[in-house]
Amino acid sequence: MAKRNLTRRQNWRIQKIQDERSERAGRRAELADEKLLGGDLGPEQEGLVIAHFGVQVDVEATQGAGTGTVRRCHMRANLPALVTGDRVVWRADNQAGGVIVAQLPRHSELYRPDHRGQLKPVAANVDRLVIVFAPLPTPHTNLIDRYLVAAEQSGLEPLLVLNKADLLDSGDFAHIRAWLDDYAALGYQTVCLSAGSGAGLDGLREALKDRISVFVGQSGVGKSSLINVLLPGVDLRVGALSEATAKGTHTTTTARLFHFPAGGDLIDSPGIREFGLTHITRQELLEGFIEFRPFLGLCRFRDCKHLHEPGCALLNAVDQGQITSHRMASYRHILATLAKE
Ligand SMILES: Nc1nc2c(ncn2[C@@H]2O[C@H](COP(=O)(O)OP(=O)(O)OP(=O)(O)O)[C@@H](O)[C@H]2O)c(=O)[nH]1
Ligand SMILES: [Zn+2]
Repeated sequence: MAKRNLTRRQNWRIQKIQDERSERAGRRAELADEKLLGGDLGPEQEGLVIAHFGVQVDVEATQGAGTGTVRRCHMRANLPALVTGDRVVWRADNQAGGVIVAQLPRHSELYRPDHRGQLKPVAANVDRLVIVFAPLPTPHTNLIDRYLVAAEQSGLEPLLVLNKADLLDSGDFAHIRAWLDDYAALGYQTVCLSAGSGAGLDGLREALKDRISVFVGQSGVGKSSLINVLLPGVDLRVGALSEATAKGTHTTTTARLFHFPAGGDLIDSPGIREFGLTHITRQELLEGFIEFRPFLGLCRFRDCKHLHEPGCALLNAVDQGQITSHRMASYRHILATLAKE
């Protein structure tokens, strides 16, 4: 956001709102601590954060008789900030709520910049980045590669989904199908399907089992259509509404965790769908192209930019057919955008 000169009065109001907010958060944390001391609580048990509302979170029980039930929980003071996907230890109160006692270790974190440009975790324990593309709108391959870099950087396993397979025969789309095969040749898991006709969806359902996934991809590729087919009966309009609000007011929208009936979970929010488009370093970019890795560090010059230097191991690999010129061009294109950022 551009820097603005705020009047003293505006500054005072912002400070006042922030003070009120932290006071409310403090009072809630006190309440949680009082409850803990009060002794009206059930035994400690494990749960999963499925949504996040400021200082309260919805926790789904993952243990015992109540497994699958959801309670709105307060957080004990001095707990780190929790996000959707966090595994926690919590205790039920004697009404419909509970108190979070501890956060369990995360195995992955998804970060996004907040409106001040600071990176904040928005989801935890995500396993899979589902990168959706389609014959139409025409895919930007650089974008797919950028998502792949983000997946490698965050330790997520990518899944490439070519949607709208029903269109593949109708136009000149042989190259789109070939892209999918090229990514498969690199070792990435791929699925070709149609959210519209339902063809190939079982392959996707299988790939989503036993994992927490997030869906990304350019506008119009069919992410909502796919999610609606995979989650029948779940109303995603909540997300759409908050997105409209978010544009006007910078309200951060909560990420939600949904269970696929066939197994596996989805974490989704308008913000999460933009994951992967934040800043990356040159080194992260290089390492994010998995087939480049065996050649890194082998160039004649230590500061080789892999553009046209003699003795460049990457350019040699392109000549030998070990790296496609397509991916090399994509790397250069993304590198050029980094320089401008
Ligand atoms: N032919 C065909 N059209 C599809 C298929 N899946 C989705 N569409 C159409 O593609 C358009 C975009 O679908 P959405 O699900 O809204 O796409 P999205 O990725 O969620 O788009 P954003 O919300 O803008 O990010 C809609 O008109 C869908 O009907 C498919 O398998 N085949
Ligand atoms: Zn080089």
